[in-house]
Amino acid sequence: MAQSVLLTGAAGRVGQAILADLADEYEWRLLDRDPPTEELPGEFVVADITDSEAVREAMDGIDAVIHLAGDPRPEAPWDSVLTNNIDGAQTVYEAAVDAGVEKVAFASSNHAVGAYETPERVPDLYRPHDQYRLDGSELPRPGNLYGVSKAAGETLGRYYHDEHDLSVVCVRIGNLTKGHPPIDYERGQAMWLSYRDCAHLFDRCIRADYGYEIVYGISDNDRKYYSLERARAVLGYEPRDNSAHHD
Ligand SMILES: NC(=O)C1=CN([C@@H]2O[C@H](COP(=O)(O)OP(=O)(O)OC[C@H]3O[C@@H](n4cnc5c(N)ncnc54)[C@H](O)[C@@H]3O)[C@@H](O)[C@H]2O)C=CC1
Ligand SMILES: O=C1O[C@H](COP(=O)(O)O)[C@@H](O)[C@H](O)[C@H]1O
Repeated sequence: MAQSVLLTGAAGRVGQAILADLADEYEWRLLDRDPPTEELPGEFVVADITDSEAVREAMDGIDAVIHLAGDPRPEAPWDSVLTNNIDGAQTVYEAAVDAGVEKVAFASSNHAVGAYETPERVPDLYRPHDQYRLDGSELPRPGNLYGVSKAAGETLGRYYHDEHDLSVVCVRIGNLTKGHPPIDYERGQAMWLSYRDCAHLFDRCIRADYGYEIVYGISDNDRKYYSLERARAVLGYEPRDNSAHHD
């Protein structure tokens, strides 16, 4: 029988990339505070992730959660990331534990480590010859409050794994862009995540076995400065795209 998966933030871009390829793979329960504008697979719950009662109800019978809902803006103000990203993530992890959910994949971000991109390192960092790599074992180093909120979501995941045995994978997503890598944007090309690699990566997050992990969510770009080794080894991630293969 197919696993039951709760997808928060289902109406957004990452949610759409996941559902485009995985609609038939799982029993989906989709949650977003905005109702869908098109037909989506599965049951749709209109709720805010900070509403603990609603989130608790949405967890009923769920095997795994992909938690995407939140404010995705790198320039988002503190009150928004505190509510939507930090409080929201805590509400989701807590409800997952209470409902006996096995695993949570958390949408973290490149901005949790954005301050490693120092003036001495860029722009060479974004170019194929540069050998510098972040591999997920480094400390968070956010360059904005949005990044701080993502680092907090990762730490909450660590807590819920250590104290409650929840399996948690934090995916530091790069730059999801549909169809082609960002144009005239070296940073975006270094961390491009294609739609099909995004779907495949979250599919692996649902199927693989792990305890607590931090991985990078990018395609296999020649320009990359994020290692894909952990995602390959632990999740079995096999990206098919590379921003260098586009003009
Ligand atoms: N798109 C990208 O390249 C990247 C995205 N991410 C993360 O992935 C996640 C999804 O991002 P996108 O799909 O790009 O954003 P999006 O804005 O397209 O989708 C986010 C969805 O979450 C919903 N949402 C926001 N706050 C909510 C709340 N309090 N309760 C219920 N629903 C809420 C919104 O209505 C929206 O449909 C975010 O957590 C973002 O930080 C991380 C790195 C890169
Ligand atoms: O976390 C995110 O990162 C991507 C890439 O960041 P950018 O500052 O290079 O644009 C961003 O596009 C996305 O909206 C955000 O959620």
